[in-house]
Amino acid sequence: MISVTEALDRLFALSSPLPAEDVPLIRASGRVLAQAITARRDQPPFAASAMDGYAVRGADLSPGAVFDVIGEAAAGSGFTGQVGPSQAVRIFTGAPVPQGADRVVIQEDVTREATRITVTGDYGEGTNIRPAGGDFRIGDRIEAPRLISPSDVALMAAMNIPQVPVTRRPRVAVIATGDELVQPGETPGPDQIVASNSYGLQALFIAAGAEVRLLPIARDRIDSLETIFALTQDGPAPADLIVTIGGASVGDHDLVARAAQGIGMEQSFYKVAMRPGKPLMAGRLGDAVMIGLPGNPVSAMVCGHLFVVPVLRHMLGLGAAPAPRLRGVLAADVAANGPREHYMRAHITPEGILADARQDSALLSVLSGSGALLVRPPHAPAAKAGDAVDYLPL
Ligand SMILES: Nc1nc2c(c(=O)[nH]1)N[C@H]1C(S)=C(S)[C@@H](COP(=O)(O)OP(=O)(O)OC[C@H]3O[C@@H](n4cnc5c(N)ncnc54)[C@H](O)[C@@H]3O)O[C@H]1N2
Ligand code: MOO
Repeated sequence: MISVTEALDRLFALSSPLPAEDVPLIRASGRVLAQAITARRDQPPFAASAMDGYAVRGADLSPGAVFDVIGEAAAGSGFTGQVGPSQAVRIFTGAPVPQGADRVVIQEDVTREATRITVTGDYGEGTNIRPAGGDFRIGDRIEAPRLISPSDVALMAAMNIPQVPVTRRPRVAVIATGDELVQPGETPGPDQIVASNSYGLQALFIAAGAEVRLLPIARDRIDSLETIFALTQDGPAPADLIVTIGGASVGDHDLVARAAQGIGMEQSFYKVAMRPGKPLMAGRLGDAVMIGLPGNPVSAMVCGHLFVVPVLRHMLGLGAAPAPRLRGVLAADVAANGPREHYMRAHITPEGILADARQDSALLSVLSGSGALLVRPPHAPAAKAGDAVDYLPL
């Protein structure tokens, strides 16, 4: 059995960043920027008023000073003349500051009669002017790689970037396996259950930026598995990553590795020193990476967080890094750990991280109620409330 770190390294060696494609700006949020973007303009492109008021020469400004209002500057239509001594231009937020003016007095600090204003308020020190290029200048860059946020989209729009180069989404084929499974909504037979982790994993992978195809359930027969595997390489968009669920252990009906090897899968590893998730398997099948997850629902989801999501991030160009861990303190004592790294379903409480009393890898209700996976290293001695520990937020 290899360690979690070793397994992850081998998965990163099997996978590589996908090519870039251009998408319209309105589709860019949540995608990964593949190449740096450079601003195509200065913002603001001119010195702009930050307030509604009057543009004047700062040198003329004093309490009680009087100005003649000679014109108006609005956002979208500036004043073309020059502001001279004791002259003011009515100005609105976002309008270009006219030539000659270097201050804007807000309208609350003046009184106006016809075309005259008198400074009556405490107009302060600020110019109320945003300098040209104060936000960004032509050539300023948004560096790649970067997960594009809604704020980034606003910035790109202001930079006048209508098309954005992003990494292609990884195409993931998810295959649930087992004679006992039916799809949600169907009526299970007496010995059957409803497929669950395939749906949880699909949601997890979509949230990580993948395009996911949930394939039909493969039955516990070599020919059924082969038929479903063939679908992953179908059509113009073959899968970059094939994720199977179940059939990974040592039972008579655990046929996934055998079926995959029969159609050319080159195995990289099988079995990882972790709990849950020991019978994890990975390899290459044609151009695709294949990850065989254990069937126990919690094991499959934990391996999805620990292995599949980092592989997806690697494919997206976000680097080869494990799922981020945080440091916390134990809310209650925990027992010594065995030889496998244990990812305990746990709760984040005001007192610290609290391992759930029930750690069976079949219990989705416990996983769903957990906010974290408490990480217990191999052979960790018993630990006390208040001890520092690593955990993965879920
Ligand atoms: N003799 C041994 N038995 C087992 C070992 C072992 O080392 N020696 N390992 C155990 C561990 S650990 C795990 S994890 C499981 C993994 O088994 P498989 O990957 O072969 O999974 P299955 O047998 O197909 O299923 C296990 C369990 O999960 C249910 N399942 C499967 N797929 C789904 C799905 N898509 N949605 C919901 N539930 C699913 C399945 O019905 C079984 O109950 O092996 C242990 N055994
Ligand atoms: O590794 Mo199994 O995943 O412990 O339940």
